Order: sequence, then structure tokens, then C-alpha cells
Amino acid sequence: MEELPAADADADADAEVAPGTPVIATRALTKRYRGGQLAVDGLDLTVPAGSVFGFLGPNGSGKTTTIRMLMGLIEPTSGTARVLGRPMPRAVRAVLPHVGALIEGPALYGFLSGRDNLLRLDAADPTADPRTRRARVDAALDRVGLTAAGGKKAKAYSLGMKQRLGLAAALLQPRRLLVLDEPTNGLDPQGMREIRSLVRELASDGTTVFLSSHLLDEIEQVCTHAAVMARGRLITQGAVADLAAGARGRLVVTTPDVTDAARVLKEQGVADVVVDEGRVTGEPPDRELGEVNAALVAAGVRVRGFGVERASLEDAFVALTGEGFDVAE
Ligand SMILES: Nc1ncnc2c1ncn2[C@@H]1O[C@H](COP(=O)(O)OP(=O)(O)OP(=O)(O)O)[C@@H](O)[C@H]1O
Repeated sequence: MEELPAADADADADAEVAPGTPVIATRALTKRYRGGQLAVDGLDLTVPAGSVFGFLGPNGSGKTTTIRMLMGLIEPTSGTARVLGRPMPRAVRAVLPHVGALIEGPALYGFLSGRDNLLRLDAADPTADPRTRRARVDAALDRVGLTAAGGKKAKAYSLGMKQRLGLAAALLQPRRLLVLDEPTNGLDPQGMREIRSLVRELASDGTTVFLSSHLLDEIEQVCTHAAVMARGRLITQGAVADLAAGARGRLVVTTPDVTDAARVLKEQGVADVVVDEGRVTGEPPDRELGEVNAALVAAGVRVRGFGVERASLEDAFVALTGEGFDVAE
């Protein structure tokens, strides 16, 4: 282990973090790029220990810039960031050994096998004991389900396998925090499922996982907590269940008579009425829903289903920002 700057207690990440200390905490964290672009604007982020924390936002909302500041890769323009209770980037050398990161795709040698890539990465870590290297690499391959493919050249791997190999690299040492930047980006649905279930598994032993995504349903499926970014600013953060509960669900009427149903719902004060095939949805009005249903039936609408659907994180996002969650790919 390299010598740390003497008497810098603040930079000592080996000391246990006091219980209750967030794994990541930023205060007014701001990054303005040299061209003048304000990429991150006054961010106050709190990532509780043991959470699977989704960092959600459309492309260009500042997620990668934030992650790069958290990992000490770039300096903030102003504000502070603490990771594992220590200030970044000052404590970067003490903090990073405890953090497994997968940022902007893993750096792999295509001509080497998956196993040889890991052996090489492990050998580059001065803290890694060479005598236990093979066991460590085999355990990491096993954790990500690449034991059988370990001897294959990395260039023959699918994108999903490359992501898994990148995760294996991040898991060569025990980690307190995993930081994954868009880990499912570019994967097919099967590859996405594999990475998501792997993330859940990694989190099940208490490792805090911080992952960025521009996919709302991904965050809902995988994360316990989330923060929502838009244009460099934090829109909201908290437990996923609470975020979704903060938004009102939508009234959904299933019926073959969609035109009549839409008209009656508008008369009943339902806003934002949307007609789909076989169903009409809208914002629940402030009146007794039984009356709305009765009005539909009285107008001869054949009501096959009537109820309020649970709000999704997407509803919460739309309610908070007043705009749709459009992703510009
Ligand atoms: N090195 C840079 N110099 C100048 N502007 C930058 C730089 N990197 C990013 N930006 C700008 O900062 C803003 C935030 O970008 P950032 O990459 O952090 O967003 P993101 O949410 O991670 O999006 P993506 O998923 O597309 O990476 C964007 O407007 C982007 O164009």
C-alpha cells in the first residue's frame, strides 16, 4: 500500500465509516466546463449505505460529470463531495481501493482471454497478493457467470459479456461501493436482464451500488433509492417507493366504447384524457370515483374495468418537471 499523506485523518478511508454516514454525500456540487457549459448545478446528493441507488436522468443531464467528480477524475468548480466519508478528490488514493467502478465501458484487451484480462488487471494492483491471484480471478469470473467463457478471447465476447467481465474486474477486491455508469447501455433485453439480476445479487450482501441510467423502468426494477436529474439539477431523491407514491396514479377505464367514455370522463372533470385501444386514461378528478363510474354506466358505456393505476416513477418525473421523460439518443 502506498504511503498516504501524513496526519491527514480526513483522507484515511481505511477507518470504518461511522454508522449512518452516507456512502456518498455532496453539497452544492457544481461543474462548469471550460466552454461555459454548466453540467452539474448545486447538487446535494445523499446515498445511504446498503442502498441500490439509481442516478436517473436523460442523456446530457449531468450524470457522468457527477460520477467523474465522485471518482476524483475531474475537479468540481465549487461545492464538495464525500465518498465513504472522505473528501474527494483529496482522499482519492485512500478511497478508490474500496470502490469498484465501471465507467464508460471496461478497458479490455481483445486479444487476451477474459481470464487473462483479469489476471493482468489484478497484477497491476500493488495491493493484490500474487499467490492468491488465480483464486481471486476464478472467484470473480464465477460471480459474474463467466467461468465457462473465461478462456475465450475478449474480442469474441458479446457486449453483455464484456460488461460482465468489467464487473468481474471491479469485484477482484472486496468493495464497499460499486459505481456503474449506464451498465446496461447498448445491451439487448437478455443482456439487460442478466446485468440487472447481477446487480441485485451484488447488492444482496450489503455492498452499496450506485448506478446511473436513463431508463426509468430499470431504476424501478433494480433500485431501492433514486435521484432524478434534469439539466444538471437534482429534481428529487429518496426511496423509490416514496418517489412514486408522491405522484398520483392515473384513472384507467377499460371499455370498447372509448369515444363515449372519453367524452363522459371530460364532463366529469377528468383532465388529460388519453384514448388508447380499448382503454381511456386520465388524471383522477377531485370527486368521488364511484360517481364517475356511475356516470359512465348511465351514458351507456360498457365499463369492463375501472380503477386507479399505481403511479410509476415516470409519473413522478412528469409531475415534478412538467415534461416527458424524453431520451435523445
Ligand atoms: N468535457 C466536456 N466539456 C464540455 N462540456 C461537456 C463535457 N462533458 C460533458 N459536457 C456537457 O455537460 C452536460 C452534461 O453531460 P454528462 O455527460 O455529464 O451528462 P449525462 O447525464 O451523463 O449524459 P450521457 O448519458 O449522455 O453521458 C452535457 O450538456 C454535455 O454536453
